[in-house]
Amino acid sequence: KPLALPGAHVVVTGGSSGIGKCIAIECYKQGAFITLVARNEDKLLQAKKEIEKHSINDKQVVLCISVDVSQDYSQVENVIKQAQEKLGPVDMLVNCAGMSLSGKFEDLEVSTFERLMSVNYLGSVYPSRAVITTMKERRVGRIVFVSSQAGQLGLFGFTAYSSSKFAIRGLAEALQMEVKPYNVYVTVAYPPDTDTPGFAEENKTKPLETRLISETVSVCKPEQVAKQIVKDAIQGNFNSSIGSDGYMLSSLTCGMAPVTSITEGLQQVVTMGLFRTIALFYLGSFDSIVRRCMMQRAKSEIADKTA
Ligand SMILES: NC(=O)C1=CN([C@@H]2O[C@H](COP(=O)(O)OP(=O)(O)OC[C@H]3O[C@@H](n4cnc5c(N)ncnc54)[C@H](OP(=O)(O)O)[C@@H]3O)[C@@H](O)[C@H]2O)C=CC1
Ligand SMILES: CCCCCCCCCCCCCCCC(=O)[C@@H](N)CO
Repeated sequence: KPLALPGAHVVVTGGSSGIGKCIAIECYKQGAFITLVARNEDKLLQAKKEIEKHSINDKQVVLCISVDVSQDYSQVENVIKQAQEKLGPVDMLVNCAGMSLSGKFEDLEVSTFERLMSVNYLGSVYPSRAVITTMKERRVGRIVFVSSQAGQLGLFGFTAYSSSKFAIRGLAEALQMEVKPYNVYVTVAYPPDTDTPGFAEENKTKPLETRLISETVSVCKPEQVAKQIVKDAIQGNFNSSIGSDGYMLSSLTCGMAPVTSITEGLQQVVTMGLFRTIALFYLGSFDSIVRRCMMQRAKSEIADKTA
């Protein structure tokens, strides 16, 4: 039942940086053939070199493809075809290309909502749409979506980002129900803040409130997140989370998500009430952070005026 990675073809979008690159390395270490998909060719080549250092046999290949996953479906379909011609049918697709922009609702450009929805959501639909038919025909496959803890709860500053990550969950649940009889398994990962180039970029414009609330959960290493995601994908687990807060959040927000084992279902049933109780305290503390920041700003405005 677990997917055998040795000799498998794994496609990683966003594979040239951060979590995606670490997922590619993790799969390569286990004997997979890799296709990296991202836009910037220099970063792709750099990542390819880094991944190739971890080879376990001399047949392994890392293929690089430069394409924007969010723009044009036929373009994405074409590059996936090219990759399949070179490395065989895709056994596992990891949709990791994505980006984050934060700010108060009224401060975010309308175009930011469009951009995040097209990169984070449509950028996961297109590659998945391009591989699913072959996976169903072969009765083999794994599709991984990288959402976020911010795809499990909405928080200050993430009106555009959270919604694009929530959308992925709906897509994944519906798709899993369709493809399960064909032995194709869908995994949704909900990483916490993770130390990547993308995270550093995001922090340049993050509102104070968002930062303070996010600091409830500590920052993870991308290698650790990648290890967990690959493990869950191989197993065919629908849910992939990290740490005790990740565990609590996933249990609490399980909703109508499919279960992978009886144990998982039982744990959700038993822990739900307790985790909701804990969550209420978190929500209270988030609201007080937001209120404190508002009062602080009002105070410094008055100070500015009198000065
Ligand atoms: N880091 C974090 O704190 C967390 C991240 N996540 C999610 O994990 C994923 C990876 O994040 P992270 O590793 O931090 O990101 P990075 O910014 O470090 O890497 C993003 C990768 O995606 C590629 N990419 C971005 N846009 C596109 C596009 N339109 N078409 C093709 N490729 C694209 C980038 O390459 P290029 O720019 O060359 O195209 C790069 O390879 C994202 O979906 C993010 O939302 C979730 C939770 C926490
Ligand atoms: C029982 C209840 C437990 C509650 C725990 C609550 C924790 C809330 C913290 C949310 C942090 C959001 C991280 C977003 C990361 C991300 O996607 C960006 N870094 C993207 O780059």
